[in-house]
Amino acid sequence: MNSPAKFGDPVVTCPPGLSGWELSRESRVSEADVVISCHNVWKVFGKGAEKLRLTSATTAEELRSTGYIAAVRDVSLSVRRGEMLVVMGLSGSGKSTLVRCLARLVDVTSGAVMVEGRDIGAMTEAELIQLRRAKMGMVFQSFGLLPHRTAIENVAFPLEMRGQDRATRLARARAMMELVGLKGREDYFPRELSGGQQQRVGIARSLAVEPDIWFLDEPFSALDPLIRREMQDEFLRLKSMVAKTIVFITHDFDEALRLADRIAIMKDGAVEQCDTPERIVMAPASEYVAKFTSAIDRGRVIRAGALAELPAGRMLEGPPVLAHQTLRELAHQLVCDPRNLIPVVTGEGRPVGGLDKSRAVELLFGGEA
Ligand SMILES: Nc1ncnc2c1ncn2[C@@H]1O[C@H](COP(=O)(O)OP(=O)(O)OP(=O)(O)O)[C@@H](O)[C@H]1O
Repeated sequence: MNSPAKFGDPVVTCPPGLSGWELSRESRVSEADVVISCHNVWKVFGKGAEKLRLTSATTAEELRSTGYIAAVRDVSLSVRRGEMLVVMGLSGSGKSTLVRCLARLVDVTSGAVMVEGRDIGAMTEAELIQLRRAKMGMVFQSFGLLPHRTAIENVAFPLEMRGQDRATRLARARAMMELVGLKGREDYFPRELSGGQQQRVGIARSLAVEPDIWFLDEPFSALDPLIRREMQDEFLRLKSMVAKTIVFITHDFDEALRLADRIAIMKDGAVEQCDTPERIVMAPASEYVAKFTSAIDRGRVIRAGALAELPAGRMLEGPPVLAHQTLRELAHQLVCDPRNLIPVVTGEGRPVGGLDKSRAVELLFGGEA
């Protein structure tokens, strides 16, 4: 194994055929890694919607003119094991409905949702309950707490459903309450807690069961900025420790950029683009996505690895930068470094290509550089 690269290391040679950091990240993913996939999923509200013949050519306007609401339109995507997919879009674009379809909290009008290779639309109620209990965790905007149970009893409730004994489940619930910063409030009833505190109880309850698959619909929306950031950090920590598969809805692009492996941008029920944050920013699939992301500081999103390219076998001189460093983090070096191609390596020291300085500077500072 290569030892980690240090600044000042003399020369990096790129192996032939290397096509960059992004591709190497992608190539680690196989079909077997897919945990959730949906195929041409539609959710149309309105009487008799299930009888509609929906094809990729059906438009939202067509449906609207006949009295239907297409909340989700022909969505196909997959979520991989350990991946965090963030769903973004304006209010009413269909984010919650899509996630509800993925958990079969609502039945799709057309199309199929597969969870670990099983069509959840074909499952019986008992199979669904079992799947949700064993594998899924959900946090929704309305906290869904049981009003007649204390905070700690709410957190312990799913463990009770799993048949865990009282002492074990209360110990786990207490630890989760502490994790979300609610130590001392264990015996409060939901009505005695603020909105943000209730939201944290909901998050603690969801964390308590350590679900493999997590659906989170704006879980941090009621938290103040400091606690919100702490919760995001906690999520990133948990995510790095265990291979959880997470679908997360947010309105907040900064939150999406901090957390997402990929972002799905929705408009009028359809997914306009589902891609890594870097590709969303560097190669928007539509005018809408470009507009949606226009205010983003690209230097904070684009990492050196995403720009690394090199013709096979070429030698790169001098100390490397790390693939996961953002252009913003590298700004000083980019301005001062005399080289046109700066070698890029992974955290483990594996070369991934060369960073074209002028391109990086242009992305960082815009056309004026
Ligand atoms: N039960 C329902 N009956 C009829 N229309 C519905 C129903 N649920 C959602 N809709 C409609 O479907 C569309 C998508 O709603 P959805 O709640 O999924 O959007 P969203 O992107 O999650 O919005 P928000 O960010 O405001 O939560 C909206 O036009 C909404 O009015």
